[in-house]
Amino acid sequence: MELESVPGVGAKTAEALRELDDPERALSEGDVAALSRAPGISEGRAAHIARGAIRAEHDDPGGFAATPRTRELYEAALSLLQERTVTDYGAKRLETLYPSGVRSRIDEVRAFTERALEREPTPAVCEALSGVEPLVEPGDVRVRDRCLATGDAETYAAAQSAIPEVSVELVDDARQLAELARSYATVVVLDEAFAGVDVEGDVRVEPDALEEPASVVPERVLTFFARNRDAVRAAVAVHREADLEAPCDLDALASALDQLDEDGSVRGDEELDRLTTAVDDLDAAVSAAESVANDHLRAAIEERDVTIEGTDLLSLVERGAGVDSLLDRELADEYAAAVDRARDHLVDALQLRDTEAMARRAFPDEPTYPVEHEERVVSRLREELTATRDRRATQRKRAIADELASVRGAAQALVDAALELDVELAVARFAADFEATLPELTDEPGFDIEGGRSPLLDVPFEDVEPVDYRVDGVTVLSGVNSGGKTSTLDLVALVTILAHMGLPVPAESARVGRISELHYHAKTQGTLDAGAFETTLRDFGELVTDVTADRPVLVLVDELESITEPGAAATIIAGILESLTEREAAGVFVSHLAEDIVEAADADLSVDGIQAEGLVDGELRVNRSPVKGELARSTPELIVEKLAEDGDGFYAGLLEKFE
Ligand SMILES: Nc1ncnc2c1ncn2[C@@H]1O[C@H](COP(=O)(O)OP(=O)(O)OP(=O)(O)O)[C@@H](O)[C@H]1O
Repeated sequence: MELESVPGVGAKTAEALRELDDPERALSEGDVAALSRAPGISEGRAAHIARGAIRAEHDDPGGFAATPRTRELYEAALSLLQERTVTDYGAKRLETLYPSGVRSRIDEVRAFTERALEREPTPAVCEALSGVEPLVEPGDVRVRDRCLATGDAETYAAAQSAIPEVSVELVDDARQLAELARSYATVVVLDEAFAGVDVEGDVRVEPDALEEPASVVPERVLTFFARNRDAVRAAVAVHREADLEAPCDLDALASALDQLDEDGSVRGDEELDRLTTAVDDLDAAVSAAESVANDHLRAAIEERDVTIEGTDLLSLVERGAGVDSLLDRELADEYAAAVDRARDHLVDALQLRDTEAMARRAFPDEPTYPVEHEERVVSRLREELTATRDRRATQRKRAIADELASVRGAAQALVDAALELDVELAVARFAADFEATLPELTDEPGFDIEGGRSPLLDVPFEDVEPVDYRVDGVTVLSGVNSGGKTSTLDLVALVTILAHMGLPVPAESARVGRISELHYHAKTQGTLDAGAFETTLRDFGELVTDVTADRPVLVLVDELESITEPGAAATIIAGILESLTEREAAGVFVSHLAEDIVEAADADLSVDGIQAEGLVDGELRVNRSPVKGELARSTPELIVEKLAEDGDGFYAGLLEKFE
């Protein structure tokens, strides 16, 4: 599929879409999630583009929603579905569903709907879905302690585009390489030619590095997963709760994710935690160890009576020897015990292993009081521990990055499937909430709705009375005031729109004749001036003459008489109805002038009626299902009838005039 041939895709959008792995597939499948991964394409825009692509794919000329009222009802239907999604993505994705007159498109969505109707939207799945969102590509990863080096201009350019996270440097010889090794902790050389060159520092010759970017920058995949960790976890939960088939081992993915912190660092590794704590607590542990030794030594000294020969004392004083010598001579064992305690404390507190011997040297054998650590040894210990910690972190990062890099595609598929499930569940919930069923879509004009209940009425859905209504050609719908004529047109329009979207309709059962356009004209408020009236008449003129067998339409019109005076209106409506009948179109014209219209028409017109079954406590009791071929009696007539029943001759006479 040529990208620019899709309606709504210009040169700039096409360029953005080319950044995707397989833009043609994303377009032809209407994959909003994939399309919105293109730079600068929002989900709303992606839905618009997908709609264009779907239309192109199915040769759909569009134009189904031919009037503002039809578009309003499409939007109302869409909102009912969108309210039932959990994710924003799901709501946008639903916008790719639109009413179409092309059977292949309708059938495609019907297949999706059939799948959707088997789904069960349990609270646990919905809860898990609330954490799912499309994965984002962290574009800002920068790694400064590593660089790539090459002597070849082409490799240089390839490296820059393959691994943009690190600097790429041009090197001609070993001297330049050595310079780089002094500036960076690690230099990855891309040219085989440098193999064997002896340079101090962490210099690796890896000619294949560009093929495995994760080995050079494990941060790439780690940041990706860290940034998207919650969404992937939620997608894992969705798969578990909904029992979806997973593209990878969910437990392995979950445990790899558990090892990542939000910032992409490694967690949950005991050895790394031990080393990190040792570095952090080193100073505190050293001074605590000193205190342990000194407390012990002080207590030992306090308990001891030191006896010293006079000559010895003299000799010590003459030599200028301090108390240390006395300590050495008289309290050597106590000192050794105190230092041992300090050493043990340090090793235990920091849980040292490889560096234990070094740590023990932090407290000297030569007696001093107070006992003091050797700063030089502690510094070396710090360096050693820090280096071991960093090595361990890098090693763990690499290992987790390797593990995650291999499931990156699967994670994407996992999230996409979860988001797609949200769309299916919205349809399932819509069907459950409104007791909707998939309609039969035929090539006969008209419709046959049984037990239709409009979710758009101003009464709670459970109070909506079911309506049965069948129309095969063109008919006038009469009815008592507030009997539900407009509501019936709304129901017919909604059912027709949903059926052409490939979705279930709120009815026990329904047959809908496939059409290319739905013309629903709502009631206009007040009489139109001459200009507006002429425009309306022209619209109907065009509509009537454009109807052909290969472009079938359904026309729904609510009280066209409101646009002009009653006499003229009846004549005009009669003329439109006759023309539509001749062209075998289907239509329902709601009117209070049914009798006048029939009279004005040359052909036989059918009239249906929403009948009042009587007055109960001054309130009309209405049969909401139009009765075929019966003109509805008016409300005034019913009231006169009621008064006549009460026995007054005047009303009986009046009633006769109605008949
Ligand atoms: N199927 C139904 N179930 C329950 N209530 C309904 C149903 N249809 C209509 N109603 C109620 O009747 C009210 C009037 O309906 P509607 O406006 O469709 O009547 P109408 O015949 O077009 O009125 P008008 O004579 O003013 O043109 C609605 O607002 C709704 O409250």
